[in-house]
Amino acid sequence: MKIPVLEIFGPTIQGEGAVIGKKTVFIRTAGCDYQCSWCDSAFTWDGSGKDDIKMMTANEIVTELKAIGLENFQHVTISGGNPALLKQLGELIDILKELNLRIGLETQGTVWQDWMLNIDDLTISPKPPSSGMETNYSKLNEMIEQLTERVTNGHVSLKVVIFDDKDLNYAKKIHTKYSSVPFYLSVGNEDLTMENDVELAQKLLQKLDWLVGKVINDPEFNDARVLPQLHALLWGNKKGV
Ligand SMILES: C[S@@+](CC[C@H](N)C(=O)[O-])C[C@H]1O[C@@H](n2cnc3c(N)ncnc32)[C@H](O)[C@@H]1O
Ligand SMILES: Nc1nc2[nH]cc(C(=O)O)c2c(=O)[nH]1
Ligand code: SF4
Ligand SMILES: [Mg+2]
Repeated sequence: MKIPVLEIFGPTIQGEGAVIGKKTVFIRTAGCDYQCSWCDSAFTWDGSGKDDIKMMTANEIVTELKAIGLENFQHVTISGGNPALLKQLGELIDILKELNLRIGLETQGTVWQDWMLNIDDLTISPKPPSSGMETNYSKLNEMIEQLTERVTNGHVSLKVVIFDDKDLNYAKKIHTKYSSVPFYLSVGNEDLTMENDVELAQKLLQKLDWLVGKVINDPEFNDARVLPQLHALLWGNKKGV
């Protein structure tokens, strides 16, 4: 089965979550089971990117990685869309492992795949109320339960994007429910069409300051970490970075 790919880009740095700052190459798959109101990658599911989708075999993807130069990176991040919709990613993940690449993957926690047990840095990012999406807790529970050993070994984290106080309450609920999973709060970017990078960075830093203030003053977040999207601070809303 081929894989619907929208972008392969990098090396860049992972801009979000537990692996922030790590040099990595991104593979972005097409298709999502959600439609978050503030999705910064809506072209993966809203039809606007459909002409750019390439149906690729695992080997064709590896050929592209080799063209980037395997000596230039040791980490690959698979994102989307929701890559967890693609059972066939298992083959690619096996090949990447054989090439001694470390693998990160971003998903929202709605669909389980057995290959998740082979992901080195799995980020599960359940969606808060501002997204307009409804969390299916039975799916999320099931996923986190199947990953118990992976959590123990440091391969899994939770990341909730925050836009407002309601999102913070949601984040608290998630963090409390899954207290053994490393927990990240990530600043939401609401200015997805802003072209002025300096102005955007200023706004995002203000939101980061607001979020840090909330965490500092709330004992329920004593074990949480707060981060901006580092790539948005550096490069604004640019695609493919
Ligand atoms: C584009 S999503 C793709 C992976 C998967 N569908 C998910 O949502 O986890 C990658 C990450 O970007 C985050 N994200 C999307 N839009 C964002 C925005 N406007 N501001 C901050 N983070 C955002 C998501 O929450 C997720 O953690
Ligand atoms: N640099 C960089 N870091 C990221 N972390 C998560 C991303 C994503 O869109 O999944 C992303 C992205 O698109 N670029
Ligand atoms: S789940 Fe991820 S890719 Fe899908 S709409 Fe939400 S942020 Fe975008
Ligand atoms: Mg992104």
